[in-house]
Amino acid sequence: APTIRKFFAGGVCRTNMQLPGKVVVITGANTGIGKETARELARRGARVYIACRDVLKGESAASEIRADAKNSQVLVRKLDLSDTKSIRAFAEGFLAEEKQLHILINNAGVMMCPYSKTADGFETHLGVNHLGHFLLTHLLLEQLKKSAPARVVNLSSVVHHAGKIRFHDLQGEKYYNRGFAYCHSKLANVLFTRELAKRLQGTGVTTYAVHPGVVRSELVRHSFLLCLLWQLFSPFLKSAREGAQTSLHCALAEGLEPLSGKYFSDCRRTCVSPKARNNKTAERLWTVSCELLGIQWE
Ligand SMILES: NC(=O)c1ccc[n+]([C@@H]2O[C@H](COP(=O)([O-])OP(=O)(O)OC[C@H]3O[C@@H](n4cnc5c(N)ncnc54)[C@H](O)[C@@H]3O)[C@@H](O)[C@H]2O)c1
Repeated sequence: APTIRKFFAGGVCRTNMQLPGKVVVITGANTGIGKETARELARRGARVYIACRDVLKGESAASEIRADAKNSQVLVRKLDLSDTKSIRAFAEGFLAEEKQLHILINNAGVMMCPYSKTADGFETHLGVNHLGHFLLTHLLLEQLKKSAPARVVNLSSVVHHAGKIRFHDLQGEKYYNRGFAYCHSKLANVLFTRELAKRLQGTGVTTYAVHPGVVRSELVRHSFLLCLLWQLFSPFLKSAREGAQTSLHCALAEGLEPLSGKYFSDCRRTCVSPKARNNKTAERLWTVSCELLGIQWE
């Protein structure tokens, strides 16, 4: 068991980088991997914005982090990625109160929920995991560029290997399987990272996709079977703190800039699926995402 445990727990962010004066936004940071990522960045002195749906839950996480990290600069702001109005309101508020943004961590996610639609009529996995973060990044990008060097970290998953971008049925209206819907959205995260890196060349803003490992968290809440499996294998799964290590590595490690657009697991660059290396799909997904959101992003 200890050997299996070690295998699952791999990868530690080793940089000592401190972050006084740096500003960080993390989505869905009131629980799980995002909360532990926020805690570590607060410990290093950053001003950390916890962007979450439920401000009360966010406040309870923030007060725990403030005490633990001895950093009063942990702030909570409302963000619901399943509603573009909420995303725009968050961005507007943030840009009004902050002049800089050094690290954006697109961490929030939903997994295996029954077929449902966001406020804007997008299938929920695609809408929250991909389109929501796509729009958020778009709205915050000028701020990131002004603050360069800056980084965008996108939480994907190893299950992107099972994902496909089915442009004829992007939102599962013809065929919906909630497991695959999650995989497709996680593939979209890798393709977004790839295309974003291309477009950001020379700006000083770099971007990385992350598989955090198999982590004990509330993510599996929509699947009885996964809840059971997670319980059963719980001793072998990563803790949320261990799961935060690769996000932290991509946000902080020195000299990572030449690897912008790449995918990381256990704090190391890792291979992506052949579908995730397809530049044509990445470009088309970008265009279609802009069309769905009604934005222009050259
Ligand atoms: N846990 C794992 O094993 C695992 C494996 C691979 C990838 N991931 C990815 O890691 C990320 C973090 O997951 P986690 O394991 O910490 O799960 P989690 O459920 O603890 O955290 C996800 C967070 O996203 C938030 N969220 C969901 N919908 C939202 C919305 N509409 N608007 C704003 N916030 C929303 C939730 O409230 C929660 O705080 C996710 O993107 C997930 O896909 C997790």
